[in-house]
Amino acid sequence: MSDNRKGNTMISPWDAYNQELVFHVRPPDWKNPKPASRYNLVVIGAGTAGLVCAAGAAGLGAKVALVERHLMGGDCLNAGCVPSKALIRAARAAAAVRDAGAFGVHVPEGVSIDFGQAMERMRRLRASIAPHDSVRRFAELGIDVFIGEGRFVDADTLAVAGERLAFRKAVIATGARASAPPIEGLDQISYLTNETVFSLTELPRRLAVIGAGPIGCEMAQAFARFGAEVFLVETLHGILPREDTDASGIVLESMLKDGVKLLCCGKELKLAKADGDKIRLTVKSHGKGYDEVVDQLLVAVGRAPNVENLGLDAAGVAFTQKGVQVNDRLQTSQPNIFAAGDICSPYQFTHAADFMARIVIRNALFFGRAKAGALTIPWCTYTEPEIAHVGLYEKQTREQGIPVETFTREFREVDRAILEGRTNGFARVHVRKGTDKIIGATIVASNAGDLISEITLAMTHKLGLKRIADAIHPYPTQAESIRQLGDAYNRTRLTPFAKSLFSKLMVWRR
Ligand SMILES: Cc1cc2nc3c(=O)[nH]c(=O)nc-3n(C[C@H](O)[C@H](O)[C@H](O)COP(=O)(O)OP(=O)(O)OC[C@H]3O[C@@H](n4cnc5c(N)ncnc54)[C@H](O)[C@@H]3O)c2cc1C
Ligand SMILES: NC(=O)c1ccc[n+]([C@@H]2O[C@H](COP(=O)([O-])OP(=O)(O)OC[C@H]3O[C@@H](n4cnc5c(N)ncnc54)[C@H](O)[C@@H]3O)[C@@H](O)[C@H]2O)c1
Repeated sequence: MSDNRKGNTMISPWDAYNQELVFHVRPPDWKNPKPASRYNLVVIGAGTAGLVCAAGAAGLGAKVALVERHLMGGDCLNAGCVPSKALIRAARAAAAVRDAGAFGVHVPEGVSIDFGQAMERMRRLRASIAPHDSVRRFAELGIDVFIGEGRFVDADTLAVAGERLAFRKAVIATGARASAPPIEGLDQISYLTNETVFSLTELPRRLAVIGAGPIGCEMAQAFARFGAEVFLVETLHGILPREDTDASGIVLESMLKDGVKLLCCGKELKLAKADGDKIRLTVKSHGKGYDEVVDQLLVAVGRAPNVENLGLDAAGVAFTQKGVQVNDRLQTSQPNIFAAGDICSPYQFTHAADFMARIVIRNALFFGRAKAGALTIPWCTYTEPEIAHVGLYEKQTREQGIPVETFTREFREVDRAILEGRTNGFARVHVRKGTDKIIGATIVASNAGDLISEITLAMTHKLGLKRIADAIHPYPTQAESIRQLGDAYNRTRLTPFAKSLFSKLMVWRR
């Protein structure tokens, strides 16, 4: 881990909750087992991809070794999904109190937000989830757990902590870390990444966030809701550049309301040390120059794959700066070595790592022919409102020459959303023109991450919009919007000829 970052490590502060976390994911008294003569599967990296591979393979009777150099659970548990979502929940509570007046709930003056307590809650919850990914749990599953850095000696052997593990098959699941962009002055200052931001115990009064992707947006909004003055710097226009622009526009509006100052189309970004351990940030955004001194800076401009010191050359595994190269069966250039998760995928999500791992188990241990390309992978950014997406964006359908028809249901037309005061959002589905086959969907709603699963299920099992229209959804729910998209599709099937025929039939039957 680089020293050039504020805070110590992701396991600071050393309080009872972080001690409990470490007790589970890197027990200080752990003794590596004596290696078996040969393993069916050696797994390098105990993040989501590695844990799922190891547990799945061991459950099927394979002799498995799992090698982790830092903390079991990887990014998701320790420095990703889990701590970020705990923090976002606390920030939502703060915003709910702020907005309570709109519901006739008058909160007395003098309400304060205890950031330290919100972080402590996060550490407590993270520690409570940790047993699931713990060294002991995996050892009890019959897996040989090795704490240490794994390095290939050749295509059949991995070295770890002074031992050699001989294997028939191996899977590289070493994940990714925050990348450090070539920003002038970045190497001169201390800055936060996802590995250190969750170690904060005091709210920075002024925070700069570089990068308006999922990490930048989720954290910028949460910290603004806690009361920090947040500057969000982005090279491109707007936020979440991959998303449907109508969708990201709604989230941006909400973030601006929370007080986030967006400096997009950022140019000539420079960083320097300022007095009192602070950071000076200068940038041009939309032609205007900004010169701000901030207490902390969070860098969130994408991920760099953990390919270093792995002995990939010795094993004959091809890789680039984007990660380990795999075919659709997740096999590397060395046929008995596979890869799964962030190390080899553009879909850097926990659930994607999980399902890639399942593919590896089938293909590595059972001569399976499962393909990663066949997965339908949804994703969600947990801002308020959330943006969830599955399948193709409209822009991609144009690029690929797929003719589509788009149906959108605005939440201002959905009773439950009106009653909840959550009308800023929509559910949008693209179907292949002339059919009800769903090609892609975007949902913007407070609970979009939950709502998208209905569309994912439909796409996975090839159920069209017409079938969704046939399913009764409880009233009043926001999920009704998805059924209403089905109704909208059905209305397009009623041609003027069919309509006039029905009218005549009705007149005759009166
Ligand atoms: C702030 C943040 C928030 C996120 N939020 C979400 C979210 O809400 N939902 C979502 O789906 N995804 C989210 N993600 C992404 C998600 O965390 C990753 O996609 C997921 O953790 C990838 O799992 P993995 O197993 O591929 O890699 P990792 O979790 O990175 O695990 C890799 C493991 O390999 C170990 N390792 C590396 N090299 C070696 C070696 N040589 N020897 C031994 N061990 C090694 C590492 O120490 C690490 O434990 C978030 C990420 C971040 C940073
Ligand atoms: N809710 C979720 O599922 C979730 C949450 C957080 C992270 N993640 C995963 O982690 C990955 C990494 O997230 P991320 O937000 O770090 O990366 P990202 O690549 O998704 O976004 C980075 C952003 O930084 C901008 N950028 C790049 N260089 C810049 C520079 N020099 N100055 C200013 N802006 C710059 C890019 O234009 C982009 O908008 C995501 O792609 C996602 O797969 C998922």
